Amino acid sequence: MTARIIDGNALSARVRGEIAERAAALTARGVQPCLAVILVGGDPASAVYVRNKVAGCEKAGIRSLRFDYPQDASQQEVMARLAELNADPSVHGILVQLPLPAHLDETAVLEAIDIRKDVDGFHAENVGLLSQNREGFVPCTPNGVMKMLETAEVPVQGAEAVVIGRSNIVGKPMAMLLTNAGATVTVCHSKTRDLAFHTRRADIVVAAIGKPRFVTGDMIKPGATVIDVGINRLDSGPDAGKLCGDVDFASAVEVAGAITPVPGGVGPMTITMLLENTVVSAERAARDAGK
Ligand SMILES: Nc1nc(=O)c2c([nH]1)NC[C@@H]1CN(c3ccc(C(=O)N[C@@H](CCC(=O)O)C(=O)O)cc3)C=[N+]21
Repeated sequence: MTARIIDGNALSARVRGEIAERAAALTARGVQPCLAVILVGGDPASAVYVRNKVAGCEKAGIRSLRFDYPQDASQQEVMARLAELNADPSVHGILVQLPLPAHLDETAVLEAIDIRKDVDGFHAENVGLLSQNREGFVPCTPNGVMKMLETAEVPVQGAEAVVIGRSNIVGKPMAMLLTNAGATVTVCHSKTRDLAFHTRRADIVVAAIGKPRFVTGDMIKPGATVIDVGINRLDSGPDAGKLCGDVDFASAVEVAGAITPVPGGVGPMTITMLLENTVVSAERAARDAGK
């Protein structure tokens, strides 16, 4: 038996169609959704992601603004831009591409974004709203994972879920969303003593570690759902240059009941949820303006 593949590209295409319709309806009411993206420095991977985000906007009828700063940009420059974008009513979403160069204060930058435009959901206030299961913005990657579980009809309520990774952008909000949806959640990380003990009990495993092919088939309970959040570029071995996840797909696919591939899994859904959050923000702005 091999696992069912949860196709992130196919699901993205469908959801992006719905997003485009909502964007068109808003534009017809005089409120075209608009996302501003700030990129500091010339990291090639970041440049690719930003290009994909801007292209995704274009296709969905969302206006995008791109601000590129050199590697040595100052904190003040970035903060001044954020103040301007916060004050601009035609801008509904603001995204600062991470990671930022080390000399910039990332927390201060993220906290400077108006929470109503924080489509990444990284502002501490949105994190707090999520932890209380209240309306705000949910970080795109874990939000996309929930959408994949939902459309794949994976039962979450009452399920044993194991999240591997405790980052602010994936692991922690993922654990929060699964908890809010009624799963029994265990968060594992680099200090966990016996990772396989935990993963072998799980009905749902979410791998967000950042280590290529780290989770192997022998760590998975037969029939479990495996969600691979990792994006790693292999730099040696027979697959050098290829993209792979945190899950060893070849062995896991033989044991799991359902699994997401890399590429073509969680990655495209991350961008889809960014577009959705931008449209949601514009819908809220239109409502508040009485349009
Ligand atoms: N403020 C901020 N928000 C983010 O959401 C954010 C960020 N910073 N920094 C970097 C990470 C990474 N990220 C990805 C988005 C899409 C794919 C994606 O579409 N991947 C394709 C493959 C792309 C390729 O070929 O390289 C796939 O998995 O099929 C991957 C990674 C968003 N991030």
